[in-house]
Amino acid sequence: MIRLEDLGWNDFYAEQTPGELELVEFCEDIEPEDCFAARISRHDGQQYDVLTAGGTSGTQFRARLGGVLRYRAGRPQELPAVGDWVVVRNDVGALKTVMAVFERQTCFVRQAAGQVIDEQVIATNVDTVFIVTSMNEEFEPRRLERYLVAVRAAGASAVIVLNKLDLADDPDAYLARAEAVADGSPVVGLSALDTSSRGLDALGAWLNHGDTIVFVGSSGVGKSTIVNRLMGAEVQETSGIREDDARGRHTTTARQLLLIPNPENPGSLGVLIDTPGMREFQLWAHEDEAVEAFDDVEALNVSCRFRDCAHNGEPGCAVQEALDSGELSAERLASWHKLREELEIQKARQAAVARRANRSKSSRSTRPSKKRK
Ligand SMILES: Nc1nc2c(ncn2[C@@H]2O[C@H](COP(=O)(O)OP(=O)(O)OP(=O)(O)O)[C@@H](O)[C@H]2O)c(=O)[nH]1
Ligand SMILES: [Zn+2]
Repeated sequence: MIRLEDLGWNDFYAEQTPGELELVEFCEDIEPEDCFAARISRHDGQQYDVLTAGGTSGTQFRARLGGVLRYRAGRPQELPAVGDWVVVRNDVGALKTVMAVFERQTCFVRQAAGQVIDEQVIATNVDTVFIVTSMNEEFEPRRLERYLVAVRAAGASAVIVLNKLDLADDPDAYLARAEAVADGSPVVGLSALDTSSRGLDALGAWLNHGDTIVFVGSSGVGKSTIVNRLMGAEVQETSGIREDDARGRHTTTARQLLLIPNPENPGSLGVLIDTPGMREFQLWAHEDEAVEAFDDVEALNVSCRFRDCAHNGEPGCAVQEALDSGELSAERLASWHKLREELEIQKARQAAVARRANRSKSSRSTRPSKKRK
């Protein structure tokens, strides 16, 4: 029988009375006994799947957003996301109502590049992020550093997983290079294809009961293979299998929050979050995103006479020429300037977060941990 604690519930949430709930009780005359706590396991369009206690893998309901919550959320970031603990009203019928969101312990946001920069919440209340890379050409310490910064910014801890150990002539060299940038985060080498105990068991050390984990990393490094092996079943979409049926509808409604057994201790369960957003986490290299979103402006950029042209009236400016010819609109150029500016701010903010994380690391390790036994 699954309990809330198995799904990641702990004192941090138990001690909260979400503010919205007080308001809801007040204006909608709700009794707390009409509500239950649940975790958002999936979000699609206007509706959510929520997971709560009961059964062998939790009890799942469909739910919609309550009106008060919808109108009270000032910013989209305040709306529930996968991983959130929420208060659900036990409405009669299949569709329940999400009344309030518990304060988040950790939060992954993505800066969505576009006309306006906005933060998008990808997943919340994640304890440990397994940053997966492989012992081959894909290995890139700079990328690891970027992941580590983002994991710290989210408030989670990182474990670096060097997969495909079977392919490496000198695994220790990879481990050493990863450790050089790991900044104290554990580094573990393994082969997801290795069926002996030297394989995935190594991950068990960071899969405490009730912990919420995610796997991130570039395409092809072996995330699905690792997850499938841990689950002991093919739960992930494997590449090549289409989700759409002939009518173009999704035939699989894969859950984005799964209970995952610990390979070292089968009685112990972790909670795995696997949203498409977390999968594309590598796009957090904001610089790359900007270049992609504004590839037309960036292409002109390289044609300017001066390499460091700011496109503000410099002679020989290809951007100015494109403006004059009508090839580029003034609005688009203004958005590009704005984006560049915000990227600078973002970079400075990330650096500050990284510095702060470094400084507080020693104090963090001595603080009593919140829910370990
Ligand atoms: N040699 C070797 N191959 C592996 C290992 N782990 C995974 N692979 C192979 O690498 C390929 C990609 O693995 P996936 O698990 O699909 O990679 P992924 O990270 O989930 O990729 P995306 O779903 O695109 O994000 C598959 O052919 C796996 O069989 C390993 O430890 N050693
Ligand atoms: Zn220019």
